Amino acid sequence: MSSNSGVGGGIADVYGEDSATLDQLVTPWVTSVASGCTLMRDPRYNKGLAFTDKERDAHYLTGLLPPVILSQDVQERKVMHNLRQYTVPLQRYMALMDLQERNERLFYKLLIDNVEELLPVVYTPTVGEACQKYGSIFRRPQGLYISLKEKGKILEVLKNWPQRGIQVIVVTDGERILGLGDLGCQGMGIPVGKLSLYTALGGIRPSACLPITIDVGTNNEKLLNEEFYIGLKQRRENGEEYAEFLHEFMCAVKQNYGEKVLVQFEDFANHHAFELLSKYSSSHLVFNDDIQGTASVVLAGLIAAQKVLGKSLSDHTFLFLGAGEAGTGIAELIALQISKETGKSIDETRGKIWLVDSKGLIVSSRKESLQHFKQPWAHDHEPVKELLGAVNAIKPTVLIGTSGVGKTFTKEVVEAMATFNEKPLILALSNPTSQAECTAEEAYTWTKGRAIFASGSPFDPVEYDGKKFFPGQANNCYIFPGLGLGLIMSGAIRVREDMLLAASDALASQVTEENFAKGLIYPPFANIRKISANIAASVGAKTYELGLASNLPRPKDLVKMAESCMYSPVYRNFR
Ligand SMILES: O=C([O-])CC(=O)C(=O)O
Ligand SMILES: [Mg+2]
Repeated sequence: MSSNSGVGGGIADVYGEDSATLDQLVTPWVTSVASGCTLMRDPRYNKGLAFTDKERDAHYLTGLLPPVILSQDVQERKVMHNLRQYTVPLQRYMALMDLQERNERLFYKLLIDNVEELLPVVYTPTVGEACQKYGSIFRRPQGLYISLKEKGKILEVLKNWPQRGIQVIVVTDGERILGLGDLGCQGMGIPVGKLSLYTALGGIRPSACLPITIDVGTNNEKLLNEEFYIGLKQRRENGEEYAEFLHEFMCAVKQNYGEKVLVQFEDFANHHAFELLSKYSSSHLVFNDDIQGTASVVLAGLIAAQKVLGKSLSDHTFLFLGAGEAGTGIAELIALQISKETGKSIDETRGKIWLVDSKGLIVSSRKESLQHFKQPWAHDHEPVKELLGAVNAIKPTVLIGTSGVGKTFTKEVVEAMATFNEKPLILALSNPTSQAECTAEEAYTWTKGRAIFASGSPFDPVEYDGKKFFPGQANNCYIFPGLGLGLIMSGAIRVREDMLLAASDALASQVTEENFAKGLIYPPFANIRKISANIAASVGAKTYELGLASNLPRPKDLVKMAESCMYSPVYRNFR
């Protein structure tokens, strides 16, 4: 794609229709007014029984609906009632996806008004199971599939997507879906789920969201042999071939949607995640949710926890189990924050942060054989093979699990944390629930109610010794919707670490005394839209300060600005 090819991209002539030469193909777009069945079958406009008489009359719907007219509130109560009849989480997931396909505004109204109840259905943990069984439960496609078969024509595939003004893309290649491993093309559930949170939690218009799954094959033998698998039945393409394919994708995205479309990399395997982020962060508006979003949410929890513990960040010693995207991403952001707070160099602040991977504590003697993203964490220490040994040797005040392997914070490990900490901070971040390093109940019981605990997937409150404990959910969904909104409303063209720090600060500052009193280091999700607006404002302010904002002049009140651009799922009236 040479710059003088005539397919211009950019803002004015996004689809190259004006500048295309005669031998270049353009798409014959048309627009028309929907009515009758067509209107009812369009999830963006369908209101079901809520169409008024006037609308039924004007849009040729009379007779196609029974006479009753219901309000959106009544519809909401009805669907919630029906959902609650399902006891199997996957059935709730399927019912919600059907609703999204049938009546988008009702779907988002439900999600916004019942966020604490429905988050575990459209998101972790249920979305994990949905991805594992995606082939069997597949009814109608969601999102855009770009497989190796489309090599050389990715731009054309992007043009097949019906919506034009895309602002956020969440893309995965399915190689590391949550802590469940390689689910290939069936990873699509993740971008779809993440983007429904962009809308429900961050207020981005649904039509501006584009979920994409890149299918370069899968190494999951079970899926390769499965009758209902939806992806390419071949092993993963890697190396040069993979890099070229992803490069074509990244170029096509910029060409089709311009400079300001946000691309969120999600659930790529370590090797590709770090590479893609460093390769494209200087030319595209990109961030990696698993490296940077998770880092920002954990840092927020740690900043908030200072109030409960009466300690500053630099007083802590951190130990991670898991040295992949999440582990090293969090570690880097903590080191950066401490460096900003204390004026010490990053090299120095890294010294109190230790990581354990599958081979044991990361120490200097292992440096030669370590992948590059682990090397900064190889400190001087004798080798230690097991987590328990590392805990006893390092005596961390904060223990963070990011390995994607469940049940690894054993009774011995958690009890050890409780022997040298009055209030051990324990974060079991791996998703979904089956991969959590320990449960909330285990954390509270094994520390005799002294732990401050948060997890990536939700746990119910726990009763221990007559007292109720409320576990927090340290999940990147606190961050990415607000971060995305802040980037979009300011017209950001690049993501910088300072914006992640701004997001962490904004989130931490919204934990109230009442939350702290319950042992929480995160605010409840019930207020998430307000929280997202504050995060967006804080990220937006940093974007302007760094000179990376293109929506000028800078609005005075960024919180107001954020709130005013948030999507509302309330039905619109049709003329
Ligand atoms: O999706 C989630 O719940 C958090 C996340 O990014 C992951 O576990 O990969
Ligand atoms: Mg993820």
